[in-house]
Amino acid sequence: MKAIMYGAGSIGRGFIGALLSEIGYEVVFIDVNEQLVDTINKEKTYPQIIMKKDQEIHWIKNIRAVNGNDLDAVRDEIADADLLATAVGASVLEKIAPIIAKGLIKRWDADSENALDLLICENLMDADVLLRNWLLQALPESYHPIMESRLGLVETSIGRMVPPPSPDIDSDIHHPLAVRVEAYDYLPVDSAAFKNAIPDYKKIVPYTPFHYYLERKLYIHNMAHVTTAFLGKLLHLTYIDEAAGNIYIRKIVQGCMTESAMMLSRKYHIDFAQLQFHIDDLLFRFRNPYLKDTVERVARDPVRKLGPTDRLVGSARSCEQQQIEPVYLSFAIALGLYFLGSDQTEDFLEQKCQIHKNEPLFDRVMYFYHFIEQNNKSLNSIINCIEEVQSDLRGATI
Ligand SMILES: NC(=O)c1ccc[n+]([C@@H]2O[C@H](COP(=O)([O-])OP(=O)(O)OC[C@H]3O[C@@H](n4cnc5c(N)ncnc54)[C@H](O)[C@@H]3O)[C@@H](O)[C@H]2O)c1
Ligand SMILES: O=P(O)(O)OC[C@@H](O)[C@@H](O)[C@H](O)[C@H](O)CO
Repeated sequence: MKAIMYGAGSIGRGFIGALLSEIGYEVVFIDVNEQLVDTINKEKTYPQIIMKKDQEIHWIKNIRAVNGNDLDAVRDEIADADLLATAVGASVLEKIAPIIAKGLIKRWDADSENALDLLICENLMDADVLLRNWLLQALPESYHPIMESRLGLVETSIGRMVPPPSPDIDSDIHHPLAVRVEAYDYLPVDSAAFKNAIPDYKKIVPYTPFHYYLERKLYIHNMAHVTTAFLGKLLHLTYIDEAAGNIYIRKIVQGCMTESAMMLSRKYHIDFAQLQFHIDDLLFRFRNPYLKDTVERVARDPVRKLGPTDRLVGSARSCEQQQIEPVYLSFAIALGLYFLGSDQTEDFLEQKCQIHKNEPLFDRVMYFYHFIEQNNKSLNSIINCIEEVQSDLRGATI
């Protein structure tokens, strides 16, 4: 059995590739980082280090790698793979779709019945719909019916946090491919999307309908994560656990999470206590002092994170649709805008976030933006400011 892991970075090596190898697949990594590809082929194994009080080391075996720029080699690997997964980054997925399409053509020219499941492991809302369109654009029309019936575009929810490689992390292992991960290792997958049997493994958790899990992941976990990172940046902190350990940051982040959780509870009829348990667990995991995840990584690419359906604006919009005023979330959006450092914030808000001048959300985000811009960076004054806006709104609705 052969699985292709497109992307040999933090999630490729640290989670999905390792999991597929544990299941018993030969794992073929595809990556454009030539040095990484060469090192995988030279070492043929790597340590996955579980960062907790008593570190655990798992040696991942039965692996090799292919250079992502060698398009013929990539096509040939995809043509006879038993499973495919991607973890290349939300903005790269579109670029690899035509390459995947070439592999699918070769595969279906040999056997048009040969179904393939593709696990999409990116933080991207509705990634299956997007990838489907990019693949359809890349495939000749005669292949469209085969794609619809033989390709499973499987959404997943990647909850494991994997920090970037760092030389200063405490560990006895010094290996060029070492990857440090948190202990959490469940992989929820959209069970309705598979065309072949779902791999039967204790860590793979099939669910349907899947949209609730996608929204919970992006609008609670990733939203809270980036808000923690932005606030950590405001205090010039390096690590996420330092930021998550600050009680003022925690109060603001909890406020944002509560708004998203109220939204999900109303939208999907989920008991709020269940979501509160999830929130508490996440806040505990963010404080893992052994993981050394960085503020810089979690706050990366703020333009993408401020997109209309991404973690910040997407949460706020969904709250509005459920008649919940996103006050803490408006502050989180404003903080993201502040770190963009643009002198055209209003234009950005209209064009990139799709929040328009005639909307209450626009005014509230800009109010918080000006508050931060006027050098009000003490977290206590920020909390007071958010709470004043909240009580004004309550007053207006009484
Ligand atoms: N790190 C985490 O904690 C985490 C957790 C959940 C989800 N994710 C998501 O997983 C995805 C990957 O994130 P990551 O943290 O592993 O990033 P990463 O940068 O560590 O890894 C991405 C890998 O993809 C490779 N790559 C880039 N362009 C490529 C191309 N055209 N062809 C082949 N390989 C290419 C890069 O060289 C790199 O090795 C992202 O969508 C991210 O949002 C990350
Ligand atoms: O990967 P990004 O840039 O979309 O988001 C940064 C982190 O929030 C993210 O990688 C999480 O660590 C991950 O989604 C696991 O929860």
